[in-house]
Amino acid sequence: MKKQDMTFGLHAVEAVLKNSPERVIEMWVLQGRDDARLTPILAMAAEWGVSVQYASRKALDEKSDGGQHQGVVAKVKPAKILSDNELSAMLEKTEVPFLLILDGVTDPHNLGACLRNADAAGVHGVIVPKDNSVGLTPVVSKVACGAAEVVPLYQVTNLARTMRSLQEKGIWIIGAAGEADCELYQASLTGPLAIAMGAEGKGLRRLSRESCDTLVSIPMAGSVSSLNVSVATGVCLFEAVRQRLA
Ligand SMILES: C[S@@+](CC[C@H](N)C(=O)[O-])C[C@H]1O[C@@H](n2cnc3c(N)ncnc32)[C@H](O)[C@@H]1O
Repeated sequence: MKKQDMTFGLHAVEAVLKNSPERVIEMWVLQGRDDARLTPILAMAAEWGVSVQYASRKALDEKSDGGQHQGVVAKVKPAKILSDNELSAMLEKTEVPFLLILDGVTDPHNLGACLRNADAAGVHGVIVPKDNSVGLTPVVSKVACGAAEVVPLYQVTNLARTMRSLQEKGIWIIGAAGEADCELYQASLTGPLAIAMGAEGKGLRRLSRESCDTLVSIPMAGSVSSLNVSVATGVCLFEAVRQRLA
């Protein structure tokens, strides 16, 4: 079976059991591990009739491909990745959309951290282009600490076209770019909003950048020129949260 079908780590396995138990096929727990943190996970597994086997650390290391499994690994059906149509359906029933666009993030640690930020900030969905982006891999799931199971991820075929259609629906698109003259803290981030972040190396692609209504920068006080994309995502999302709650 593909490694993509393994989820590991306490938060990730707990989240999949809580939010989509039907995806869990079977589970392995570290031999001799019997502690309070595991109790609710085993209880949920029992409730959903998931078979749990005890396994050695070596076996778990292999099943998780050397990932930080914390003594628990689950074989799962792949998470549902949503498409353009499902994005339109979600937007129709969302009064004031708050979205995150990731333009070609390829590092699973970054996507996982962005999903975790997105969940914490209460975004309604994360939009990524179908090509040149990392999918929902086990590492994404582990780093997201459960957020990969609950934050809707929309993979769209043509990001620039999707951005145009968001604008037609009255959603303002703010792009984060280090060289922008307008600082994040000067921008208005209330109302229907999508925040677009660029990829690790290249930043926002030209078409995506041109599809934004405004570009904003996070002021950098030191000598480095940019932040890691997941850190920048957190900064932008939580400035929006601050303004939206004020
Ligand atoms: C590692 S940066 C990419 C750096 C790339 N060399 C560039 O020119 O954009 C990844 C993404 O994080 C966001 N980002 C990082 N630092 C930022 C800053 N100071 N202001 C605004 N966005 C930033 C941007 O969306 C950027 O595309």
